[in-house]
Amino acid sequence: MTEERRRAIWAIYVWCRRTDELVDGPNASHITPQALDRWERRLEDLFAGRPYDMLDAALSDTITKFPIDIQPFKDMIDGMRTDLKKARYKNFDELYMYCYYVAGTVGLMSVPVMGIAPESKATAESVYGAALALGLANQLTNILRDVGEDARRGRIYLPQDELAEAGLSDEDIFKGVVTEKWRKFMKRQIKRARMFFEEAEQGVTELRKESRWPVWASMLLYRQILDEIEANDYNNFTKRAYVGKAKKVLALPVAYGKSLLLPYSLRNNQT
Ligand SMILES: Nc1ncnc2c1ncn2[C@@H]1O[C@H](COP(=O)(O)OP(=O)(O)OP(=O)(O)O)[C@@H](O)[C@H]1O
Ligand SMILES: CC(C)=CCC/C(C)=C/CC/C(C)=C/CC/C(C)=C/COP(=O)(O)OP(=O)(O)O
Ligand SMILES: [Mn+2]
Repeated sequence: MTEERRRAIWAIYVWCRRTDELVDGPNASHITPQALDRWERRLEDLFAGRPYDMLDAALSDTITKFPIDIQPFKDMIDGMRTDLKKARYKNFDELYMYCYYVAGTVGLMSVPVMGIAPESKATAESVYGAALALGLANQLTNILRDVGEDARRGRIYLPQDELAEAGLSDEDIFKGVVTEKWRKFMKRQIKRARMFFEEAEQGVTELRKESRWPVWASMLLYRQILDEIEANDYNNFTKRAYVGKAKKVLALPVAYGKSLLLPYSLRNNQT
């Protein structure tokens, strides 16, 4: 990306990282809903050009340079409020909402910085939709990779109704034994995550040329985690799915090649 855009994405990353650390970091047990209220007021202040510290200032600066909306930031804080109270998700609708709050929002924050290509004929809605889908796909992948690690912290993000349909219970997840039932359940979850990656693909082509490479690269890298879960024979209880160096390096030229593609909205035989 251009230097200016790179710095802006950095500022957004830092704010999200700090928001996540409030509820997941070493001091999380001291974080109350009031602390999140204060964090939200601080967000409003930095959007009004009154940053509290130098990391806030990086985001204040970003906001003067790019047309970024405060709503996805507020939504992410709301997501953290839910995370403080909620440890189970009844069905995919509930999980979808959680993924929107903690990851779909990141996609929405990023689009104004990355920019839609001036030649693109796509609607802004469709590009934001794709960005949302990429955030969702990443978060679903993250959840599928971290099943064991999350269970050891008492957390199960998987849809309870789908677990029950597969004949699985929370106990099975805490036990962490890969069975035929588990493989079948995981196949369905991986398939859904891949659908969100596919939904995001067209949108990447509509971004400004200079912004496409990093987005393709991160997408290709992150979606390979799903392949690694398969390669581990669905043992995401005790093995962390990990994309090796060689595969990572190979993804970069592939991503570069994809960044040269014509925007989807300019292709004549669209379906
Ligand atoms: N330098 C990086 N470049 C590309 N992707 C990265 C980089 N660092 C981290 N990631 C990806 O972004 C995600 C979020 O990063 P984070 O630092 O939280 O790591 P993590 O391994 O997910 O840790 P945890 O789940 O314990 O918070 C990670 O899952 C990782 O795969
Ligand atoms: C596709 C278009 C048009 C634009 C791109 C829009 C972008 C950049 C979308 C990506 C959004 C993104 C990076 C979401 C992050 C989701 C994610 C995997 C978060 C996981 O972070 P962790 O800190 O590992 O979470 P846990 O702490 O829960 O493990
Ligand atoms: Mn993390």
